[in-house]
Amino acid sequence: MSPREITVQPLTADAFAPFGEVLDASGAPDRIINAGLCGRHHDLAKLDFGPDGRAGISIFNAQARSLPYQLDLLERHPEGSQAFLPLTGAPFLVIVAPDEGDTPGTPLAFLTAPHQGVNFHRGTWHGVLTPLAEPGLFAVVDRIGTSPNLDEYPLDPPYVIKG
Ligand SMILES: NC(=O)N[C@@H](O)C(=O)O
Ligand code: NI
Repeated sequence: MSPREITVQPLTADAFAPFGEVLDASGAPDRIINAGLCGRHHDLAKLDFGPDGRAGISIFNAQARSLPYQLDLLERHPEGSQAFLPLTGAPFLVIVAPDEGDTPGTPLAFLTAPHQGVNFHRGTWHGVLTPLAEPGLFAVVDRIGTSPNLDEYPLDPPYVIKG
């Protein structure tokens, strides 16, 4: 059976809208602050940590992957959103999939532009943080809580994501 292949596409707000928000400094800032020395791109993401959770900021130091990339797992966080904010200018891989009857449909793979981040809405099927260059340093804003917040879905056969 030929591997299920997916070709990456550029990350755009419209294409990503069903899954979450793209976080970047594109366009004019919403506010000019700090004595005119700073543009604020204000309130860009729909953050959601549920009634029993709270917001947390963590730093991920993830190993870089390369294309073609074998995607063998999707996951989702039913109790909260999750944002990946790169701490370098390197593009990274963002993988999402529509929900089809409580299981993921065909994934989509996006390549970020430098300094673009993403926020996955609560329950969005996604691939784990996938840097394409070292260091894979990211700030991650997601739910901190005591109740479970992870559904995993192994992909067999896996998908192969191509550049
Ligand atoms: N497990 C964890 O903290 N990270 C994952 O949710 C991920 O999407 O990388
Ligand atoms: Ni996640």
